[in-house]
Amino acid sequence: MEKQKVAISIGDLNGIGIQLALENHKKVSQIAEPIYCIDSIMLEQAAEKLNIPVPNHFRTVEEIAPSFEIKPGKVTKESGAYAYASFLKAVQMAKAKKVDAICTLPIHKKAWELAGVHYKGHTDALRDFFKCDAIMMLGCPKMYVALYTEHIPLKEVAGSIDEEKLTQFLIDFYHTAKPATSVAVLGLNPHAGDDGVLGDEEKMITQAINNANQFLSTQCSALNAPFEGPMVPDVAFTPNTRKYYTHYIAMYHDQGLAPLKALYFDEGINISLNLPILRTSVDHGTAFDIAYKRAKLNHLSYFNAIQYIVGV
Ligand SMILES: NC(=O)c1ccc[n+]([C@@H]2O[C@H](COP(=O)([O-])OP(=O)(O)OC[C@H]3O[C@@H](n4cnc5c(N)ncnc54)[C@H](O)[C@@H]3O)[C@@H](O)[C@H]2O)c1
Ligand SMILES: N[C@H](C(=O)O)[C@H](O)COP(=O)(O)O
Repeated sequence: MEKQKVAISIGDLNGIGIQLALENHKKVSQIAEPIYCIDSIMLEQAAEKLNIPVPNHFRTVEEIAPSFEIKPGKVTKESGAYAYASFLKAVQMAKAKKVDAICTLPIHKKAWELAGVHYKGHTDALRDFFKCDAIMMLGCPKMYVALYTEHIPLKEVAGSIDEEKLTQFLIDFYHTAKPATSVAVLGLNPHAGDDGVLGDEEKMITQAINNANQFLSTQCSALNAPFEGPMVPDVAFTPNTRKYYTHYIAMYHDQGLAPLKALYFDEGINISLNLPILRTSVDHGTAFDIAYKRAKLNHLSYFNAIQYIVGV
C-alpha cells in the first residue's frame, strides 16, 4: 500500500523541532512519506549546528523564506517568520492535495508576534484560513481534552461562555471526535459554581449540554445523551472519575491542559478537529532551554502525531 504523504512544517528553527525531524526521519519514513518544509540551506545550517548528518532521502521544499542565522534558544523575528512561512507551505500543499495531511513542529508565539504574524498559534490560523470553527484537542487514547476557549487571556474566559456557541462547539466536537463513550464537560467555577454560590456560568453550560444532547438525539434516536456535566473541574481528573471518561471538554486552556500534560506530556499529541484538512502536532513547545545542546529528546509525541495521521 502507498504510504501517506505528510507535509511537516519545521517549526521554530531556534528550538528542538529540527532535531526531532532529523532524529526520527528513518522511523517516520517507515510508516509515512514525509516532506519537510525547510530549504536545503537552512537544513544544512541546522544539521551542522546539531552535528547530526542529514539522513538519506530527507525530502525538502525550496523557497520557504529568506535564510537567517539560527540562534539556538533565542526568540527572533527571523525564526518566527521562517516558521510561519514553513507552516503556510505545508497548508498550501494540503490544500492542493499534494499531501494527505500536515504535522506541525512547535513554533514560538512571541517569535510569530515579532514577525508580524497576528495569529496566536496554528489552530487559530487554520480557523481563519479555512473559515471553519476548528477545535483544539490534545491527548492520547487514554485521555483527550478539547478546549472551548484556547489562546485568550484568562480574564476573558468567563465572558466567552455563551450558550449558543458552546452548543455548536459540542455538536461539532461530537461529529468530528466521534467519542465512543460519554464526554465530560467541565464547569467553569470552583466546584462548578456550587449551585450558584461561586458563580453562575454553569447555568449556560448546563443549557448548552442539554441543547447538544437533544439535537444529537434527533439525529440518532439510539444515542443516549453523550455529554455529561457541568462536572466539578477538580474532581473530573481524579483517578476514579477518569475510569469513566476518555474525552473531556475544558472551558479554558490550563483547566484541561495542566492535568493532561501532568499525566501524558510524553505521549500526547495535538489534533485540529473540524477542518477540511488533517493536522496534528506535538503537544510540547520549542524547548529553547535544551535546543542544540545534544539533549536526549522525548520523541514519542512527534512520532504519535505522525502515527495518528497514518492510522486515520
Ligand atoms: N505545537 C506548538 O507549536 C506548541 C505547543 C506548545 C507550546 N508552544 C510554544 O512553545 C514555546 C515554549 O513553550 P514552553 O516553554 O511553555 O513549553 P515547552 O514544551 O517548550 O517546554 C517545557 C519543558 O519541557 C521540555 N520539553 C519540551 N519538549 C520536550 C521534548 N520533546 N523532549 C524533552 N524535553 C522537552 C522543555 O525542555 C521544557 O523544560 C511557547 O511559545 C509556547 O506557546 C508551541
Ligand atoms: N495550546 C497548545 C499546547 O499547549 O500544546 C499549543 O499552544 C499549540 O497551539 P496550536 O496548535 O494552536 O499551535
